[in-house]
Amino acid sequence: MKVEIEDLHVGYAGRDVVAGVHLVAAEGEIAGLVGPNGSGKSTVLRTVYRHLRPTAGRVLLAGTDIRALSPGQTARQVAALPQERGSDFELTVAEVVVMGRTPYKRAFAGDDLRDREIVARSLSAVGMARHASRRFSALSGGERQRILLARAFAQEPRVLVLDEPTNHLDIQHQVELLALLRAQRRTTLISLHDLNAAASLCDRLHVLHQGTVVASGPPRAVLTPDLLAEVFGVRAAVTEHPLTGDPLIAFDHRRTA
Ligand SMILES: Nc1ncnc2c1ncn2[C@@H]1O[C@H](COP(=O)(O)OP(=O)(O)OP(=O)(O)O)[C@@H](O)[C@H]1O
Repeated sequence: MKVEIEDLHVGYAGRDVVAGVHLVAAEGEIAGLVGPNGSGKSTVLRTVYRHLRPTAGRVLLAGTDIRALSPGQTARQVAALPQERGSDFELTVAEVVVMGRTPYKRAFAGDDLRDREIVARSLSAVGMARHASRRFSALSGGERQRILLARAFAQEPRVLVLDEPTNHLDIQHQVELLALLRAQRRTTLISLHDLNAAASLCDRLHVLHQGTVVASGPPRAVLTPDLLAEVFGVRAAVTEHPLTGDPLIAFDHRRTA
């Protein structure tokens, strides 16, 4: 499902922190949002999953303004892994994941066989199948993250919105997550701080700086040493990954730009 963000203005307590953002994620495309701390990545994503309401501009899902959709209709199309990840659920892992099925249920309906199958499948997709009966609050940060991702998968959305999903994950689980997202071929909006991961995963990158998009395009075209210096304030060489051929950014960890 295509996502279009048109001239988006949005912020907090009457002050816009994102102003005039245009961004398109084509059907099946993985669109990466990158940018320094505070550049507005989470704010844009929160607008797509309707946690925030634009002060101007709009978000279209397959051509329809999300404000024309009911909360249930939105939840059947868009699932999010927000940056605020609760740890206080006194629920089991399976109970957290089955919450992803709520948009498909009538009031007071229980879980049916299909719900249970989808929960099992979503848990195995994130490598947590053996943990279904554990208490969510007793899991590590990375494990909780994978469970919340499983909940988003269980929602069977047409669009996935992931805010820093690799946060807390060890390198193996980061690689597995990226492989899983690539294999899904689902429209995905994802914010990432790891620019090498973004370069390897995303079809297109959108670089945010002070609330606007300053560059958009395929990773190879966008991630130039000049852009890395101007937007991120770092010195870096961009080469080719010897194993994958993806762009590989080698940062100078000794001094800034
Ligand atoms: N809940 C909030 N209330 C008020 N201001 C906020 C809130 N969340 C974010 N902001 C402000 O909005 C601006 C953009 O923040 P946002 O979280 O969208 O940036 P980000 O690019 O996701 O940053 P990071 O990389 O640090 O996660 C920042 O100046 C931030 O301080």
